[in-house]
Amino acid sequence: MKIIPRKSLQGRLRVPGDKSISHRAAMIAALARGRSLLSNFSTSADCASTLDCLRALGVSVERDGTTVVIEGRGGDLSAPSSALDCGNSGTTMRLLAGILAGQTFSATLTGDESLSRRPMRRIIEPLELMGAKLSSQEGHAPLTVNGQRPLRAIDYEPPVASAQVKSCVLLAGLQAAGCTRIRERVHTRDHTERMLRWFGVPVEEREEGGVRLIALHGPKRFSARDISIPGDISSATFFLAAATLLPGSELVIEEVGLNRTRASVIGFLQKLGADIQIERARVECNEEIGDLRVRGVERLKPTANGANIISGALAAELIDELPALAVVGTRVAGGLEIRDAAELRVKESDRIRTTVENLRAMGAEVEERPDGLRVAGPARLRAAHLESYGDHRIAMAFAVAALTADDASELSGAASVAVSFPEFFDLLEAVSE
Ligand SMILES: O=C(O)C1=C[C@@H](OP(=O)(O)O)[C@@H](O)[C@H](O)C1
Ligand SMILES: C=C(OP(=O)(O)O)C(=O)O
Repeated sequence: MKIIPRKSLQGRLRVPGDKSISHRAAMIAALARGRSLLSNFSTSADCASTLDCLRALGVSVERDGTTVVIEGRGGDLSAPSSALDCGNSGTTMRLLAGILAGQTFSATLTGDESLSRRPMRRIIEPLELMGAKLSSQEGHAPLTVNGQRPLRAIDYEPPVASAQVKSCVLLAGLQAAGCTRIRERVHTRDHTERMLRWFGVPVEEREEGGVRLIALHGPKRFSARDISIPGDISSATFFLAAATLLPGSELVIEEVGLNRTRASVIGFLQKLGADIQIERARVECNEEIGDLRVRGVERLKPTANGANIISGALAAELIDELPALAVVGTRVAGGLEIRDAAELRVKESDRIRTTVENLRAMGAEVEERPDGLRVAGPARLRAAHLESYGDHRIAMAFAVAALTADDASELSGAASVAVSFPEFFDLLEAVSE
């Protein structure tokens, strides 16, 4: 795909429903007793994989655009007749494994080439501690889960900061006898906790010596409930970045999820000097939501010492936004440094490597590190042949970079955007000047 540089972005848009929340809404509704109506469900291929897997587990799922009606089975799914295909979606595989661990049958989860390379020991270990039996290809999919009921409740500190691991254990905890507890040193997105509470499942949370304890008591049955899903802040990030980098832009992104564990990109960009305002902030279905008004700026200059370093807890909060932020970093006075983000290496692509390769192709001065990168700035990017490496977030981050380049760029593998944001290029065209 050819991407031509643009002068500015103007207008209003909505991004699709949040992918993380949509996965959880569908899975938890499938476990509830009765019918739930999900509105503004994500249009992503990843969430379609979740719906297909739930259908294969005997759940009635009706979809009309972004409205999904799920007839929950009250906790008892049925054995699938073939392997469950999770496509490209890590969230589908890791969260479903937690649900399958407490069923009375065995099922196999498969994924595409990228998902089959991603680490699964992080969920195999806690699920086996809970009493399920799992087999894998040396810690990779295909993953067979032999369910056990009831499971044993565990008190578990995940070795990596991962909302998927936390959610997997909490969902298994719904079928475990007693109190399942997760200990988080680095806080991760809390959509599972909020969604379970929305469905009436008490999830306790408290801090103890800098560690967050998250607990639920099982086994637990609960009833269906309708839910409306906010726009995906991770998808909105590409528009926030592009509008910030194109002076003269003014864009309003409506109804975006602003959950504190997800929305750090706003505060971070503001600290770099971006002009972003939150409007009409409110809470819907246990999640904060609001509109984002973003205006382009002439230059990005950190407002405080160290504001252009992403590390520690911030790196975990911004994990899906880092490729786009690395692109923004090329325009920041003093550049941008990303540390403590080794998890990027086990996403849909090795996102440190694929970000560095594309930045270099565009003439940026960038140093690759085991757990991140350092990009020099401010610099103007050159047109280049860019590669998505089959990774949706890399495709969108470098589509944004190409908009700001000195000439037209070529992006291969642009179709991968459908994994999280199928409307991306159409929306970009609609607001580009
Ligand atoms: O729980 C979730 O919905 C997600 C958690 C994160 O992964 P990890 O749990 O592996 O950090 C994130 O990168 C992914 O896009 C979605
Ligand atoms: C890492 C991602 O998703 P998942 O882990 O669900 O494949 C992502 O969407 O960037």
